[in-house]
Amino acid sequence: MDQSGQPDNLHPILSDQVLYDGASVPLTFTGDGKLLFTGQRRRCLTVEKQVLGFSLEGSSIRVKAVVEKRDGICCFGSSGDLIRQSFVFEPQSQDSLTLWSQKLRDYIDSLGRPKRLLIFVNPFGGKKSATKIFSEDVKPYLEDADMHITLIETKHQLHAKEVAKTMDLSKYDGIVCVSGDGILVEVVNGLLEREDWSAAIKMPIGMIPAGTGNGMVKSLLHAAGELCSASNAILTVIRGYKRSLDVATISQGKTRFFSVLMLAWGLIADIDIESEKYRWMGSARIDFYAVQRVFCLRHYNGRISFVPAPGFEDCGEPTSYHGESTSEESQTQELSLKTEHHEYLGSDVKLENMCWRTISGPFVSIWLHNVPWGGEDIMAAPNAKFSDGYLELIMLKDVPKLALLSLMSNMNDGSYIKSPHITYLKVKAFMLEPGARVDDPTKEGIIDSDGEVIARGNVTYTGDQKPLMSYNKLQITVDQGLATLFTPK
Ligand SMILES: Nc1ncnc2c1ncn2[C@@H]1O[C@H](COP(=O)(O)OP(=O)(O)OP(=O)(O)O)[C@@H](O)[C@H]1O
Repeated sequence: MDQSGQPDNLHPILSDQVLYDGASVPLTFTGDGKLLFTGQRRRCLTVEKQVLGFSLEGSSIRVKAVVEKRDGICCFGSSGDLIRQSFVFEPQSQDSLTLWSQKLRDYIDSLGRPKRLLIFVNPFGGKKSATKIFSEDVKPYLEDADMHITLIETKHQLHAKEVAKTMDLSKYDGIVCVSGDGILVEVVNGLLEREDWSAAIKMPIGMIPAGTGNGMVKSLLHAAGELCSASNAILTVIRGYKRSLDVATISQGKTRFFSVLMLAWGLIADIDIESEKYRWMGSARIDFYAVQRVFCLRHYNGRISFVPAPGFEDCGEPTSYHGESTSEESQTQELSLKTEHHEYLGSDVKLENMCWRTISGPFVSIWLHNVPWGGEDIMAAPNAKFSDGYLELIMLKDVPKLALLSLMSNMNDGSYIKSPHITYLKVKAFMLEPGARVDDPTKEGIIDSDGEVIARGNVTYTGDQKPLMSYNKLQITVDQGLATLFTPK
């Protein structure tokens, strides 16, 4: 407060008479980062949220901003439809123009926004529209923000992972994926396979929805009350706010896969992966195949074990850790692995010292989720938090077919978890021992993580690649807040 009782941040940094829209009007830049001016009515731009950048044009300054489509400008609402709009002001002198430019530059620089981005565009993701989304809905915002960009169109599977693994990190302030979740997962895996993984994984990653599964960006924007659109997503990147994200390590022996979204076994994995054969149907393939699977419901033998979060200790039966041997020999092996390779090896939490619980099958579905949304219209884990260090476990054992259909139709708002057939809890660590189908022991299942088949047993689906892991016991640990994402505030 000053002597007049006004908070310091409301004092004008700069106040001037400028030409705007052919009239001489007062323009004020306040200490709390607002540009106030009067055109046909009084107007206010919040620089942090609305101003993308500015440029000097002769004796004028062009301020490039986003405003609500509804009424052109004024009170800024976060969930409204936003459009780009620029405002041209002409100060009375060259000195005044220089001062305006300096003050705006200093303020925008103080916001810590990214300036240099590496952008992956997957032309084959989703409806194959990522290139169009980038040029029409993303690039204009980046140009307004005067962002320096390096564009890479992914040419094949794992291309983004290869780049993330070898890129010169010092050249960028962030990585952006114009794609579905698949490219994000590749980038995270690439960064964690680097020798300098602990610094690399701090590189902020932004997501622009352009795939079939856009669960991560939907989770981020929905949490802020914003629509899942390319323009809201790129504004998130430009504004540069960051948040941390849990990373799960799925391991089987020395093989590891780093997951940021989910792991599924049983019904959800079967629908997700086997429906690929109906890809020509577009997104309807999922619903179409889900109905088929519900009517010919599969039950899988197997066992899950987990370390429950506080409050969920009553689920299952107590058991001791029965994962990878912690004998001296295996500790020596792990130590030599650590010295030979320097990539991330997963959380170093001591699993054998934790309180494990276990549940035996048969199971219809086992689903582990890291963030609330599995896709733009699947709220898989409504209570999931980005960086609480836990995964949500959604388990389905026996369930009547009609009840299953009904709960599956309530997946778009997360209310399905209230079904008495669903067991929903939070876990710190998890172990899956997948078995064969109850009705036909010669047939086994699929383990899907983040849209990748990481293991498959004896199943009809063959895919075009050998899975990373075998259809055997695997374990999952969570490293709290390991990765960094661009996020709406
Ligand atoms: N040029 C390419 N040709 C074929 N596949 C590619 C290409 N570039 C990337 N990919 C692969 O496409 C997969 C899916 O990518 P993306 O994340 O954009 O979409 P998605 O929504 O997850 O999946 P999809 O649309 O395929 O269901 C990734 O695993 C990636 O390796």
